[in-house]
Amino acid sequence: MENMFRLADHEDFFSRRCIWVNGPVIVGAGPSGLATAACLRDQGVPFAVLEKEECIASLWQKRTYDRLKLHLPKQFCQLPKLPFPEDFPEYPTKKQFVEYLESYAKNFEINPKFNEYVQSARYDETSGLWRVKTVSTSGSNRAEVEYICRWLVVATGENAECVMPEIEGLAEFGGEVMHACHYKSGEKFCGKKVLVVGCGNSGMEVSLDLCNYNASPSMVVRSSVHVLPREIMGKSTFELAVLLMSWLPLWLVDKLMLIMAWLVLGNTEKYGLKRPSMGPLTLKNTMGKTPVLDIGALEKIRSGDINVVPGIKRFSRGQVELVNGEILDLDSVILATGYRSNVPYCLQEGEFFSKNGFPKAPFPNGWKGNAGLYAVGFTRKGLSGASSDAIKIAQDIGKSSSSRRGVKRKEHPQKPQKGRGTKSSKTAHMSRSTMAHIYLSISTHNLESVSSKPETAKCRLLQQL
Ligand SMILES: Cc1cc2nc3c(=O)[nH]c(=O)nc-3n(C[C@H](O)[C@H](O)[C@H](O)COP(=O)(O)OP(=O)(O)OC[C@H]3O[C@@H](n4cnc5c(N)ncnc54)[C@H](O)[C@@H]3O)c2cc1C
Ligand SMILES: NC(=O)C1=CN([C@@H]2O[C@H](COP(=O)(O)OP(=O)(O)OC[C@H]3O[C@@H](n4cnc5c(N)ncnc54)[C@H](OP(=O)(O)O)[C@@H]3O)[C@@H](O)[C@H]2O)C=CC1
Ligand SMILES: O=C(O)C(=O)Cc1c[nH]c2ccccc12
Repeated sequence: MENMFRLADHEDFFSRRCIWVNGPVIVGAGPSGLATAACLRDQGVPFAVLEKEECIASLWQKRTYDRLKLHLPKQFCQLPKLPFPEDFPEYPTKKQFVEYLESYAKNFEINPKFNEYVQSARYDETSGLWRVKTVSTSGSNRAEVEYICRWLVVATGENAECVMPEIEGLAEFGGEVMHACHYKSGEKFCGKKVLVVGCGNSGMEVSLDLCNYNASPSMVVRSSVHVLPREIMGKSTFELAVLLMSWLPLWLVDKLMLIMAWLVLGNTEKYGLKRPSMGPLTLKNTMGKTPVLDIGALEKIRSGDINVVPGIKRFSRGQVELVNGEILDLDSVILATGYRSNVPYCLQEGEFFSKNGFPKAPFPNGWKGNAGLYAVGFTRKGLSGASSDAIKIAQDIGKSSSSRRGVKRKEHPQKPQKGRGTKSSKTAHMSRSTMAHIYLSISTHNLESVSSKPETAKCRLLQQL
């Protein structure tokens, strides 16, 4: 039977449903959120996953181009406790990766609450609980819900928002301007002159895709970039770097990487691709800037099919003026200018996360904050970083939840049995101290609303999940 209380909230009691989650709330159903949920399921800890879109892995399903493939070998991209199918290629396609994530969610019985945009999350000192407010992103009516929980896992990703730079004259340009996250394929750009702004992995791969559809891309390189071959003599460059890093200091691995890149690719600076003064892995570790793992763009740059240009001075109608004074006629502009975290917009907290929406503590310490707050997938180490966070978070929550409940954790088999997860989580009980906390905060807010008629309740406290 559902354990139902009336809960009053001092400000918006009449407009919002309140839902008690007997475990952590995970914000985001991308790879990070799914990995954390799977590890929690394995520990027998109930949870709720809130996702603003109507599907899992929205970045992969809705904000990436058709021909995208993972650019690290598959063993570095699989999530905990369920490897990729054996017949997957070394670099799975986006479709295969999404299929894997779908089966991952199914396997661990992860059923996110879709169309729930977390607009704010804050810790309530009085009750010692997190208050997570969502607004429904489906339909026209603005349904708001408040989730109340003991633990909050932020899994909204490093790529939650597109960076749209303000460039002089862009509003007057007149042609199509889109961020790389809306680019699907070069098909509609056939025969068109396209300016690709940015030369990270997105800028390079979008430029390559445009070439493959007989468009004419010019790619803006305003500062510098490390281009490495994806493979060196048939071996993954990334894998080689990981191997070397277990024996050698980072600076030396960087030097070796650059020598190998030079042997395979030649001097890339003569094509306008100046290298940063910091080595590629040091730059990734300290600034989060990912080196380009080349899958063919460099060949197109060499052949002149991709025209490398310096920074932008200003746009005007159908044209761009570059910092060297050159003027290009253009049909379209694709902003491959990167992404940012959205944590500052939805989390009311200033201790653990810094202003840029990443945890203040660098890897490997950025996964755990105070008062039951966790972050997964902010390591700037791609999917393997997310997996390592997820394992640690689930272990930590598992420990504190079993000690609060006074139970010994049971080992669970890898594959959940049918119905097991949902059943156990539905019947999981709240600790007495948590109940007391909630009851206290309810009674201090509005005792009147704790009525005996559940069907007329404006705000419900459900012991669910
Ligand atoms: C084009 C591209 C290719 C990449 N390729 C690789 C690769 O090959 N290998 C690798 O290791 N890494 C790669 N990465 C790095 C990337 O960060 C990971 O692949 C991965 O998607 C990160 O997972 P995540 O769950 O942390 O974030 P995301 O995948 O971004 O998922 C976050 C989820 O949270 C949801 N969300 C956000 N805000 C809210 C909110 N307020 N309320 C509710 N829900 C919210 C989003 O809708 C989304 O579904 C790539 C990144 C990009 C952009
Ligand atoms: N196949 C794959 O797996 C792929 C993976 N990815 C990953 O996705 C993540 C995001 O990559 P990406 O989207 O390329 O973003 P990045 O942040 O890596 O790159 C952004 C680029 O835009 C440039 N830029 C930003 N603002 C401006 C401006 N106003 N004028 C000119 N240039 C500008 C930056 O230049 P500057 O350096 O000077 O700031 C940089 O070159 C990375 O981790 C990447 O590895 C992306 C695509 C494919
Ligand atoms: O693709 C990404 O964005 C990643 O973060 C994957 C990644 C982690 N460490 C790296 C080092 C070099 C190239 C890619 C990565």
